Order: sequence, then structure tokens, then C-alpha cells
Amino acid sequence: MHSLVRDLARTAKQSGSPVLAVSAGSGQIAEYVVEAGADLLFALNAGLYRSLGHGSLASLLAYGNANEQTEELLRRHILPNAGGLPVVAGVMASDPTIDVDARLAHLRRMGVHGVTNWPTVGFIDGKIREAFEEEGYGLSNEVELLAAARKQGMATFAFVLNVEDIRRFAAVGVDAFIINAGLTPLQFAIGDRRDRLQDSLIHINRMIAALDGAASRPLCLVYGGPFTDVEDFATLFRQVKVDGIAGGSVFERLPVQAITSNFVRRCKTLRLVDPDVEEPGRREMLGRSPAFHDLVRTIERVARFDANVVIEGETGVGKELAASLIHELSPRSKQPFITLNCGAIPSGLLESELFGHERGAFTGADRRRIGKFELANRGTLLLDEIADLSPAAQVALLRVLQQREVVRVGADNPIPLNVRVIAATNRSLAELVEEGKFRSDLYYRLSTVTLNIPPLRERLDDLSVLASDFLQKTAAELGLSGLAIDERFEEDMARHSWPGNIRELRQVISRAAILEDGPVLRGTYFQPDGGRRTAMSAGHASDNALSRRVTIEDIHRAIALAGGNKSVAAASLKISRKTLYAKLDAARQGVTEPVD
Ligand SMILES: Nc1ncnc2c1ncn2[C@@H]1O[C@H](COP(=O)(O)OP(=O)(O)OP(=O)(O)O)[C@@H](O)[C@H]1O
Repeated sequence: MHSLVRDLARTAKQSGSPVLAVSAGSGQIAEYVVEAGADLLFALNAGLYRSLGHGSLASLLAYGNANEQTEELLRRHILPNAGGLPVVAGVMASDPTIDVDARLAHLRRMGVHGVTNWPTVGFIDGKIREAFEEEGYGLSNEVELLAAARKQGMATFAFVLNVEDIRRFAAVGVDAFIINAGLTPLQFAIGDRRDRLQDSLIHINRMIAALDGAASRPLCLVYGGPFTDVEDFATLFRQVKVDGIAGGSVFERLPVQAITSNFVRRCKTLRLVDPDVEEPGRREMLGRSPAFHDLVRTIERVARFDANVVIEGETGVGKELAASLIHELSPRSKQPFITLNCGAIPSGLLESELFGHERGAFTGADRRRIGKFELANRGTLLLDEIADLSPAAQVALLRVLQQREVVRVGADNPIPLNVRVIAATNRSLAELVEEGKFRSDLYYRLSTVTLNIPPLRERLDDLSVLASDFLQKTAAELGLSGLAIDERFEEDMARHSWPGNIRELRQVISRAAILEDGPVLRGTYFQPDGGRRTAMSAGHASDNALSRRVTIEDIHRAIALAGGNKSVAAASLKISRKTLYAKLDAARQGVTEPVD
């Protein structure tokens, strides 16, 4: 192994902190990261594209002159700002105009210490990749490039996208691998994000497993993928044995994008002082009714202790928000907050969602999956719609809580756990225990403390604070200004029974802002139910057996009857909004198994 890479590996091992290799697209970024303590600088033509506002993949567009671009980046930006850090340059190995040995010697004279295969044909997929390979512009050139660099005494770093590539580079003894964990997305939904992280960790583990059995393990860095902030990397290092990260956009484009857009958005949602609203610090969870203050006080107390908590309340009252506030205010706040909607998972799959499974554990388990408990280790796990757990799943959950360890489905070894569990439900668990539908031993384990969030109609004092907050947020999102709520509309809202609670209120305000003409919203499209809790909206929502019986046709009919309002439709069917969405999703994907 090249001494440069050996030193990096040794320092990482001794200090316990990851190797950070940064592909900088400008001298300024290079200077900042050197000053901040990065270990290695990469000069890849991708950086130049990023500094022009494009993703790294754009570096393949100008495949033809990639080497000239990299040289320009090196000369003008990276080498003058390297501050003594080792520099690794990308070389496009398939460039027919270069003599590889001469190119490497030239880079060495420039002061470059190592070489990597960038841009790489690995990013090109399907027929085009095949054509490249057939025409002699394929991966073999990249393998030969790194073999030649090794002979010239340069450190070698191989960008790899799959197991096959790893094996080919390992055969020529490269010093380090830069394992691509997928494309770096601009943004994605939160739920999506958790899945992508999980998938990516599995992919990386599989790539690393391909190195098992090598005489000495090369340095392994991770590049790309869904990792977009430090917390994501913390998850990566907790769950995968890698030595560090190599990053471009994650150090450069994503933070700038996030900070700039967040800053502008946050400024837009700032509120001027309203003397009527107490607790100006608690922006996320708003309210001023006595019931709300009681709730917040209890949350603050409960958060400090490690007790398990049950949160009860109708759909849309803010159970998930309350759970996340408990987590944020707790000593676990720097650790993961993971949620699982027990009602949205087909019962047969619930155990593997909670506990994970090994590859081949059952038909269809074509890869290992990390369960929610493991993901939440050292943090908090919110089990939403807990009343929907099947009796078998209740037993399994109880076992995990008692033994404080989890065994992945199909595995032998238990994994020790330290997880705080918060359970949310829109039914009374105590009643379910009495009816024999929920295990009492599990109930007592879960409910050291039970929080009950009252429905919005019982704390109408909160209505105006919430409505004006949603109005400001909607105005900022839609780019509208001067929005206000007419007095009649306010009165109508106060007469409504809010079966979908705060979520419904949010929707009513957004809909009015979008559909109505003037800046003063009159509630033209809002139909209060006069505070009568109709048979449709009364009672608690989900019931395991009931939700199983609700068909997709029932859902479409209820949505139509509710004028498109899914919260109201869910309440009318007595299922939670999340279960309704899950059923809609399942129907869209053609899943025939009932989602309960
Ligand atoms: N006190 C509050 N202040 C501001 N926003 C709130 C408050 N309570 C709830 N919300 C908002 O209302 C919406 C619904 O809240 P949340 O998802 O936490 O409800 P829930 O009780 O978990 O619903 P479900 O039973 O359907 O899972 C969210 O957009 C949340 O941010």
C-alpha cells in the first residue's frame, strides 16, 4: 500500500475520525476545506461543472476533453490552494490522445500525489456502456491506468460502482476504493429519504464484502448517494465499516443550496411580535389554550427522562409533532428519530420492518434490510398507529422491549439495543386492553406516561394562532403577500368540528389561498359542519379489523364526498389519514394484499 494511503488509514484508526477527501470545484472551496481539516484534495473535472451549477454527472458530457479540464482545475484552483495537503487528480483513461505514462509523469511533475479514474465509464449505463466497452473505451483502460500509476509510485484511488468493478481493480492492487453510493439527489421526501439511506447502506456493505479475503484491506471511502448532511454520515459510520468519505457536491453545492434556500424561506416565514401569543420560542408547535400549555409542560418534563410514552389523540392533532418535540428536547436529540407507521405495513412484513432481515430469510428477501429498531439505536423510535399491530407483532415487540435486543429475521445473533419507544394511536389503548384487543403487558411497557392531545374543537383558542401561522407559511410558499382572513371566515371556522384537526385546518387555509381571488380570504370554498359531529366524523379513527375491510372503492367514494379532502375522507371511514394514503399507494402499485 502506498505510504500516503497507509498514513491516512493509520491516522483514521488512531484518532477514530473519518478520512475526508474533498473534490473541490474552486480554489475558494479548496482553501476552506484545507483550513477546516480535510485530509485530501481531489481534482476532478466534475468540480468545474458543479461550480457552474451542474451536477457531477455533467462531467461526462465533455468526455472528450476531461483531461484538459482537470489540468486547468489543478493549475488554477487546487494546487495553489492545497496548503500542503496531498492532491489526487482524475484522469480519463480512455482519452485516445494521451500517452498514459507520459500523462502520469506530467501530473507528478505538477505536484500531484495520486491518481483516480475520473470520469469513469462506470457511470455510463446500458447499451452505450456496451458500445464503449466494445470500442475499447471501457473499464480495462481505467484498470490499466491505475496499474501504471502504481508502477510510477503514485497513490491509486479507484472509483467503483459495483462489485464486479471492485474485483477488477482489487486484482491490480489499488490502494483505495471510492465506493459510489448512488446519485446525489437534489432533494427528496423525508420518507423516501429514510428508505434511500437504508438501501444505500446495504449497497455499500455488499460492495465492501467483495473485499473480504484480500490480504490487506484497501482504504474505503464512500462517495455520492443520499448522504446530504452530517447526521447522514453519522448513520453511515455507525452502520458500515468504511474509513471515510470522498465528497464533492456534499461539501460544496448541497450546503450552499440548503443554506441559501433555507435562509430565504426562513426569513419569509418570520413573524413580527404578536403580544397575544405566548412562548415565542416554540415556533413549531403553536397554541395558546390552557390545554395546549398543559401539553407542552408535560412534554418538556417527559422529554428529560428516558420513559416510554404513549401519545393518544385523533387524527391530525399533532401526535407525530409532539413525539418529535419529545425527541428534540431529550438527551437523545443528536441521535436518530425514526418513525414507523404500523398501520401502513402489511402484517406479514411488519416484523422485518421492525427488526430487519437477512438476505434469503424468506421468499423475496433478496437483500439484507436493517430494521427500524436498529436504525433508531441510541435514539427514539415512534411507532405510529400502534393499535393496528397484529397479536403476533405485539408479542414480538414485547420481547424486544423486555430483552433490549433485536434479532434480524433469519439471523442468529441478537443486537443490543438502546431505544426510547414512543407509541402513537388514535384509539384509547386502555380501552383496547379492556376489550382484549391489545396485550396488557405490552401496554404497561409502552405507557410509562400517556399523553392525550385534545382535538382542535376542544381548544378553539388555538385556532387563530394556528390559522395565522399557516396563512403566513402558505403565503411564503405560494409567493403571495398581504393575505388575511375575513371575519366571517374566522367565525365559520370556529363553528366547524374539525374531524381532521390541525392537518385539516392547514389544508383549508392553503385551499382558500389557492382558489380564492382577493388577498382577503372569505372561505368561499369552506363548508363548516356547524360543530355537529356527524356520524361520519364522530368517534376515533382506525381499528385494525375495520381498516382491513375498507376497500379502495370506499376510499375513492369518501374522497369524492369530502370534496377532495383526504383527512375528512379518512375520518369518515374511521381510518387514519396515513392508512388511507398507504391504501391509495398500494392500489397505485397494484398491491392486492390488504394494507391494514
Ligand atoms: N400545535 C401545532 N402547531 C403547529 N402545527 C401543528 C400543531 N399540531 C399539529 N400541527 C401540524 O398539523 C399536521 C398534523 O400533525 P401530525 O402529523 O403530528 O398529526 P398526527 O396526530 O400524528 O396525525 P395522524 O393520526 O394522522 O398520524 C402537521 O402538519 C403538523 O405540523
